[in-house]
Amino acid sequence: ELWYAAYWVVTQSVRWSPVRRCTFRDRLTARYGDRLPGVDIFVCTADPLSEPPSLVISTILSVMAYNYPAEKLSVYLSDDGGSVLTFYAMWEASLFAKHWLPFCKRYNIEPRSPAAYFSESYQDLCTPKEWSFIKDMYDEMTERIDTAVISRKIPEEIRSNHKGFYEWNPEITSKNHQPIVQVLIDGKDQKGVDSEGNVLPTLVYMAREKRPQHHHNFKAGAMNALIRVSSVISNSPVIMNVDCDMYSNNNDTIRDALCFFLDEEMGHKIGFVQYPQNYNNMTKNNLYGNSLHVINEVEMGGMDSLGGPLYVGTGCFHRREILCGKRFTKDYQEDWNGGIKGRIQDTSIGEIEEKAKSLATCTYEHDTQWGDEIGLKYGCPVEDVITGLAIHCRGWESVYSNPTRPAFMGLGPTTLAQTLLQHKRWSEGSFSIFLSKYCPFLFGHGKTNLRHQMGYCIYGLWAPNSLPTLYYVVIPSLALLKGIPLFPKVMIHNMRKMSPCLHVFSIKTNEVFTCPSDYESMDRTLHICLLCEEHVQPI
Ligand SMILES: O=c1ccn([C@@H]2O[C@H](COP(=O)(O)OP(=O)(O)O[C@H]3O[C@H](CO)[C@@H](O)[C@H](O)[C@H]3O)[C@@H](O)[C@H]2O)c(=O)[nH]1
Ligand SMILES: [Mn+2]
Repeated sequence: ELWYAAYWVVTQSVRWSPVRRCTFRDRLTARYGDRLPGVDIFVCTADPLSEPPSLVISTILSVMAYNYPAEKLSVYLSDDGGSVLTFYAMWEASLFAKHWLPFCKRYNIEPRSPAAYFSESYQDLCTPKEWSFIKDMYDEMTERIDTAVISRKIPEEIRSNHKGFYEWNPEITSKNHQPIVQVLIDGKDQKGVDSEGNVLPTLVYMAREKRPQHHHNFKAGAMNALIRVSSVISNSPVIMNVDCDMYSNNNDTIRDALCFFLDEEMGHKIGFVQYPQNYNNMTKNNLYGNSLHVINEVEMGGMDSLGGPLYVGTGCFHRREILCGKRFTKDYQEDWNGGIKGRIQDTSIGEIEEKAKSLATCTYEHDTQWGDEIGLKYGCPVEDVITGLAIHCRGWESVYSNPTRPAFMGLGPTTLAQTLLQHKRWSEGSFSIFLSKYCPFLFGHGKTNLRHQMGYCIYGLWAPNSLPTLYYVVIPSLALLKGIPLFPKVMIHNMRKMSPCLHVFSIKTNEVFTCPSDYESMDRTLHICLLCEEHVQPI
């Protein structure tokens, strides 16, 4: 009970003053018009078997279709599986996008992930003929991709369509291959247009170099490689990242996030804007509590009032500079016009790809600050949380945005086994942060306020919290079964002696009884006090 009392105090830090934010996107458009900044979107995938390429490209297509000027948007996929099957799916997606994007924009459909959109029945925004035309095209594409994944090969005639396929040879495995960077759609190229002649977002496939003797640092390593690769292709000042199983469910999310970054009063303090992780595959009655309701609806909003929510690894917008280690200063001004606009004369896309590959090698980060002061931090299963904490400690704030229509939808665990695995990883990771030099109380000391540090610790203490919980579940039940009283009797009698006005309780009839200290004079026909097992009388 002492533990619970202490943990309660820690949790109250974030429950005291939650905030809920709302944005005015139309005003952003009115004020900034076409002066909005460029945005780079990073999607990570790691394994074509557990993360099917046909689903990965649905996420890709959903973020390509944002309601945002296409020439300012670049989408990057990091494939840690280094799989030609994923590359093939991306190539198919680059062709399908030419029809999907104009379709989405013409009828303003939601959600813009084709898998999610077509899983719902026909919506009468467009004619049934157009709907079936696009749906057939999509179904045929997914069938081709799924067939390739099952047979694990790409048809020969397709290989000749894109030079990228020649990067793969029979010796390549997911753990041993050269860096691969392929620009599938070059938004700055005259030919990068959709079926109606509109510009398409830039689309890039990257598989960083993998060698058995080099540690690859999981998703953080992939994200850092993407930061460098994108810096020579688009170099946009804003970076958004999503996991490949989290599609965009709201086509205005970029504008929503920019409302915070471009805010005249507080925008210059904001390092990142975090969106909740929402899932669309939850079991009936949310059996294992996987919808993260308390975190999404209470705790993240509470953290927001204390200095900012945690960075949880997906559905987050960062400023590039801040992700790269910049410290906050009061006179900080971001140059929103940054980024690579046109193509520097005489540089072909081939040369840019070669340059990008040299940034995605295993040895590039040796003897540099990458993984420590620059980019996402390495060496922890929940690298995103310490990365966010470091950003807060460098003086930046963050913002939690939770619009009514969820910004992202993903696949959460549904079975007990998946849930246990997920929670074990999260609680283990957060506890190891708590015990490391990144313990919020030590690392954040003097840099963030105490309540903010306590907020971070809610998750750090999840793992030790399991012990008293287990005790509470097991011991009282056993005691009840054995008929052993839970509270020592002698204590209650002592307390009775101290206080004249004792146990007040109600029974079924709603009559209130007291158990007076001078029970000698009590009417013996009345009820018995449940706590001290003495007779009581009505008041
Ligand atoms: O070596 C790796 C391992 C994973 N991933 C990608 O990282 C993402 C997250 O991995 P996943 O196995 O799905 O972990 P989850 O537990 O579902 O992820 C949650 O928890 C992680 C740790 O806090 C965060 O990084 C994630 O964003 C958050 O969604 C996925 O897109 C993976 O494809 C890589 O790119 N490379
Ligand atoms: Mn996941």
